[in-house]
Amino acid sequence: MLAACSKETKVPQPQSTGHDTDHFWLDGPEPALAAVDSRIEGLTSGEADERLARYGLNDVAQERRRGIAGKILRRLAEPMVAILLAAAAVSGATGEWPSFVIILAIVAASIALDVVQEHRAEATADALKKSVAIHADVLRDGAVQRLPVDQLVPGDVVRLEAGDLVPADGIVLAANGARADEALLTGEPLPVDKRPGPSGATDAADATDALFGGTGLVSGSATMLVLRTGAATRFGGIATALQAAEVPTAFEVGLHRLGVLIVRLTVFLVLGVLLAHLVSHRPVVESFLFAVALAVGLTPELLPMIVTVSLSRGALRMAERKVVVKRLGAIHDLGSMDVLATDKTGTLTEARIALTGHLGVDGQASNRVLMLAAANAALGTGIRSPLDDAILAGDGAAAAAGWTRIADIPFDFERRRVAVLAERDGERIVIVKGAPEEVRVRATRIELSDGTLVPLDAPAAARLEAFEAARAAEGMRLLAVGWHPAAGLERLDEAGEAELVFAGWCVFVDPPKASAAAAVLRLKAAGVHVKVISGDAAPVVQHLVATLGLPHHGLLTGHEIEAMTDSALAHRVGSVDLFARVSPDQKLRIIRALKARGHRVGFIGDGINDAPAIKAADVGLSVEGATDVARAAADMILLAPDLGVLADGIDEGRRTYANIMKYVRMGTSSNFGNMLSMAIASLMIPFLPLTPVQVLINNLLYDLSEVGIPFDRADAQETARPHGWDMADILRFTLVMGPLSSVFDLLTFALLALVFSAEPAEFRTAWFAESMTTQILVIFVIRTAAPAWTSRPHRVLVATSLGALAVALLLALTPLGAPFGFVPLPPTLLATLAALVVGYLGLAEFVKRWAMAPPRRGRSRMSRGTAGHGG
Ligand SMILES: Nc1ncnc2c1ncn2[C@@H]1O[C@H](COP(=O)(O)OP(=O)(O)OP(=O)(O)O)[C@@H](O)[C@H]1O
Ligand SMILES: [Mg+2]
Repeated sequence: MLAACSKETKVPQPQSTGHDTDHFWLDGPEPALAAVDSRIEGLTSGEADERLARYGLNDVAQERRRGIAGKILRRLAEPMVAILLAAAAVSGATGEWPSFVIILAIVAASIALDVVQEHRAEATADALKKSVAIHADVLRDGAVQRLPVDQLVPGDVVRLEAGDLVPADGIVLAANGARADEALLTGEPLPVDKRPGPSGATDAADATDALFGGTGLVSGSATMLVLRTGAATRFGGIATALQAAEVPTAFEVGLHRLGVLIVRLTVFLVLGVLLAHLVSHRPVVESFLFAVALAVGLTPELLPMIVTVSLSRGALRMAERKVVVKRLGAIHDLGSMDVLATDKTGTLTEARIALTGHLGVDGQASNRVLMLAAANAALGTGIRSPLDDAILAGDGAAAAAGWTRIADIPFDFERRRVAVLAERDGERIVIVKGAPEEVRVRATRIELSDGTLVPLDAPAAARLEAFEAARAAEGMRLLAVGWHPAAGLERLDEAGEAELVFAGWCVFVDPPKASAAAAVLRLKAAGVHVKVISGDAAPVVQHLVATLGLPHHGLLTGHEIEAMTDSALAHRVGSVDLFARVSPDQKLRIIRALKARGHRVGFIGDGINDAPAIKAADVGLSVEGATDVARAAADMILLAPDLGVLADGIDEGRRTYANIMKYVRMGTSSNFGNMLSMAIASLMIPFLPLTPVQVLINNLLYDLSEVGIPFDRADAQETARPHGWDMADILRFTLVMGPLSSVFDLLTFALLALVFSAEPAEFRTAWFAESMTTQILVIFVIRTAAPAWTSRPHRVLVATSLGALAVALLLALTPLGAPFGFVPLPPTLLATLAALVVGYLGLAEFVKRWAMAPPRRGRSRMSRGTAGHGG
C-alpha cells in the first residue's frame, strides 16, 4: 500500500516522458525498486516478457526509419513530382488522356523504382548493423544473462563494467570506483563519479546516482536498476550512441550542391522555353507539358537512390570481407581517407599477451613481485586488462591466494595504474601496479632480494630507469609493482599511493602480428599513410614498428604533447608517425590536429581510451571484441582485427565513389546535353522535337538503363588513390563532353530537317531513336577512363542498359510505338542514324581522354596534405 502510494506521489510513472521534471533518481534505491516492482535480484523472465510487451523494445532507432508508406509520401511531396501531378491534372482537364496516363505511370514507376531500391538497401544495412548489436549483463531469474540491449525493460537489474555502454536510464544500486563519461549529456569532458543515492540533485548533470542511456562507464563497475527504456530515456539512449552522428561529408555536400545547381538551371531553362513558346504563340497546354517534360528529363532524380544503393551494395560487399558498416556515408570517408591512425595492441600485435618474467630490482626472478602483482591483478575491480589476465594465467593465481580486498582504486588511462588495499594473515598493505614511471615517482624506497629496504636515491632511480629502457627497447612491455604497509587503513585514495616501496617489474610479450606489415604496405600503396598512437611506452612502440619493418618517422610522447598548443600540435602531426604514452584526451587531440591539416583521418582502436578518438575521426573504426563504448563510437566494425581487411574496405569505398561519379557524369554531360539541345531545337523548328509524352518515355527508359550502375566494377586506376569531391573535375568533364553531344544533336536536327525534310512524326521518331541510343550507350564509354574495350562492365549494368535500349528501339521502330506517335522510318534515314550513333560514340571515346582522368584526379588537396611525409 505504501509502495503504491509513493508510486503515485513521489516516483514518476515508468516511461513518463516529461523530461524536465523527470527526476527519476530522487528517491534512492529502495523506493525506486518498489516503484518499478522489482528486486535486487532482478526480474523473472515472465515479468520481463510481460513488460517488453507493455513498454516495447529498448530502442528508438526503429521509429526513425520511415516505413514504405512514409517514403512514398515523402516523394509525393517533392516539387518535381508535384509539378508532374499538376501536369497530369492539366492533361486530364484538357482531354489529353494519353499524356495523363503516361505522366501518372511515370510518377508511379519512378517512385516505385526509387522506394523499392532504397528500402531494400536500408533493410540490408540494418540487418548488418544488428549483427554488431550491443549486449548487456542482466539479472533474470536470479542469474546473469547476456541479452541484446533492446530486450531491457524497466525493473531490470544490470551489471556494468568499465567499457560498457549504459543501456537505458536508471539509478545506481551499487558501485565501485564507477565513473561515467557523460559528455554526450552535459558536455563535461571529464568522467563523473557514480555511486548509490539519493544524491538529492535537481539537475541531471549533478545526479551522481543516476545513469543515462547512451553514456559510457569508463572505469570501475556498477549495478544499475533500469527505470526508463527506449523513447522514454533522456536522449533516445542507446540509439543516439549507436547512430554515429550523420554529419554530411565533403562528398555529400558537393553532391548536394551539384543537385541544387542542376535544379536551378532546369528551372531557368524550362521557364525560358515556356516563355519563348508562349511569345511565339505556340499552343499553351502543349508548351506547358513540353516544358514540364524537359524539367523531368533534366532533374537528376535518381541521384539519391543511386547513392543509397551504391552505398548499401558497398556495405554488403564489405560485410563479405568482414567489415560491418554502421554509418553508410562512412564508406565514402573510408575511400577518401589518406591517414589511418591505429592503436597498437590487437591491430599491430596479436593481442596474445604473456607474462615472461617477474623481476626484483636486481633484475632476477622474484616470487614476491609475482605475489604482489597477482594480488593486485586479482583484487582490482573495473576494467579487466589482458595484462591482468596474463599475470593470473600461470603461477599467478596461486600466488594471489589468501589475499582479500579492503578497497581499491581501479585502473584508468589517465592514472595508468591500479591500487588495492589488501590483507592476508593480518598483514594489511597497499599494492600499486602500473606504468613504471607512475610507480617510480611514488616510491621512496626499494626492496632488495633479501627483503631489506633501502632509500630510492637518484643513482638507484637512474639504474631502474635504465633497466626499464633496456627491456622496452627489446619490445617487452613492463608493469612496475610497489607497496607499503597500511595497518589500520580502511579506505584508499590517491594519498594512499605515496611513499611506496619499489618491488620490481612484471615483463610481458605480445607478439607482432605477421600480417600487419603486409597490410600497412598495402595501405601505403593505396595512398593511405599509417600512424601509430599508443598508450604504451615509446621504446616498446618503436621496437614494434621496427620489427614489423613499417615505415616510420618521428615520435611524439604524451608528455611533449601536453606542453603543446593545438596549433603547435597541428604543425607537428603531419611529419610524425609514432605517438607513445598518450592519454585518451591526447589521442583525440592528435586526430583533431590531423583533421585540421586537411587530412581525411581514420582511427582504429578497441579500448575505452580509444572511444573519443574513434568518434572524432572521419572514419571511426573498431573491432568485434572491443569494449562497447569503442564499438558504439565507431562507424565501422572489423569482424576480423586485421588491417588487410581494411585495405579491401578502402577499395570498396573508392568503388562506390567511382560508380556515383559515373552517374554524375552521365547526368551532367549526355542527359543534360540532350535536353538542352531539345530546348534549343524546339525554338528553331516550327514543331516540338518530341511530344511531351515522348520526352517522358525517353526519360523513364534512360533512368531504367542506369539502375545497374551501382553494381558496376571500377577500374584499378580509379581506386588506386584516395579521392575527394572535386568540382573542377566534374566541370571539365561537362565542358568537354556536353558540347560534343550538342554538336551531334544539332547535326542530327539539321540532317533531319534539311536533308530528309522529315515530317514532325518522322522527325520525332528518328530523334527519339537516336537520342536514346547515344544516351544509353555512352555509359560504356565514360564508365572508364581507359579505352572502353579494355574494361569489362558488370553484367547487371549491361542488362539494364541493353534492356532499356531494346524497349526504346521496339517502341520507336516497330508498330508497338504507334500509340505514342512513332512512325516507320525509311531505311536510308535509319542507316544515317546508325552512322551518327557510331560516329558519336567513337568521338566520345576519343575525346574522353581530355575530359577524364589525368592520373592525379582529385589528388590536389591530398597531395598537399601529405607533403610532410616526403613520399
Ligand atoms: N591492468 C593494468 N594495471 C596497471 N597498469 C596498466 C594496466 N593496464 C595498462 N596499464 C598501464 O597503462 C598503459 C596504457 O594502457 P594500454 O597500453 O592498454 O594503452 P593503449 O593506448 O590502449 O595501448 P595500445 O596502443 O597498446 O592498445 C600501459 O602501457 C600500462 O603501463
Ligand atoms: Mg589499446
